[in-house]
Amino acid sequence: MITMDDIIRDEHPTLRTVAEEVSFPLDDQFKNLASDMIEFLKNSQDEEIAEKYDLRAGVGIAAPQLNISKKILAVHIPAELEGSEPLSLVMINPKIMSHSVQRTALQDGEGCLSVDELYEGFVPRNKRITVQYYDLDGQKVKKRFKGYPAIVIQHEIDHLNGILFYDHINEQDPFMIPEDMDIFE
Ligand SMILES: Cc1nc(NNC(=O)[C@H](CC2CCCC2)CN(O)CO)c(F)c(N2CCN3CCOC[C@@H]3C2)n1
Ligand code: NI
Repeated sequence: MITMDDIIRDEHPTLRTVAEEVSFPLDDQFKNLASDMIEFLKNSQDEEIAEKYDLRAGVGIAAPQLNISKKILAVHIPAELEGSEPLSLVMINPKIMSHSVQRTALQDGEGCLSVDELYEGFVPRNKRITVQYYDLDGQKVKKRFKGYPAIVIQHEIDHLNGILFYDHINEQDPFMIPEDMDIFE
């Protein structure tokens, strides 16, 4: 199982590297990695397991955080958060094809399992995104996301491009709210 010891931290060069596309047919090592990533997120959200293995809670994780520089990410958002149904998926070679002009930011800012320091401030994200990606069977998927899931997915896709959340925080005024941005409560 994945634990915090497997997660590399800021300053590790892999976190600032553009990850490689994955080729199909997907070999077993990546299928196993994908299920390990989802399992980690579920474990991290289970109070007992998280306590037992000292896991920081997460709703998303990207392969580069495990020092695997490949374009693979996993998201596992429980129902109560995402608003309606839970969202649990693995994206391979994801690409944001289009996005809204309107932006949004989480009211409490963002954190990252690979960043131990706290960086306060709003992280502007596109409010709506259309993502093209491949699923574990190699099927091409094109899906629209908005609000909370869209924020999580953008945080993870950033990791595949060597970008960390605090790169987006306005240094002059971390809590500034540009005209085209609202706050996601
Ligand atoms: C918002 C939030 N971020 C948590 N952690 N950070 C992460 O997930 C990082 C990725 C998120 C940071 C902002 C957007 C994406 C991990 N990242 O570094 C991966 O690249 C949480 F844990 C969390 N929740 C709410 C849901 N709750 C359900 C019950 O269990 C506890 C859980 C706590 N919400
Ligand atoms: Ni992160």
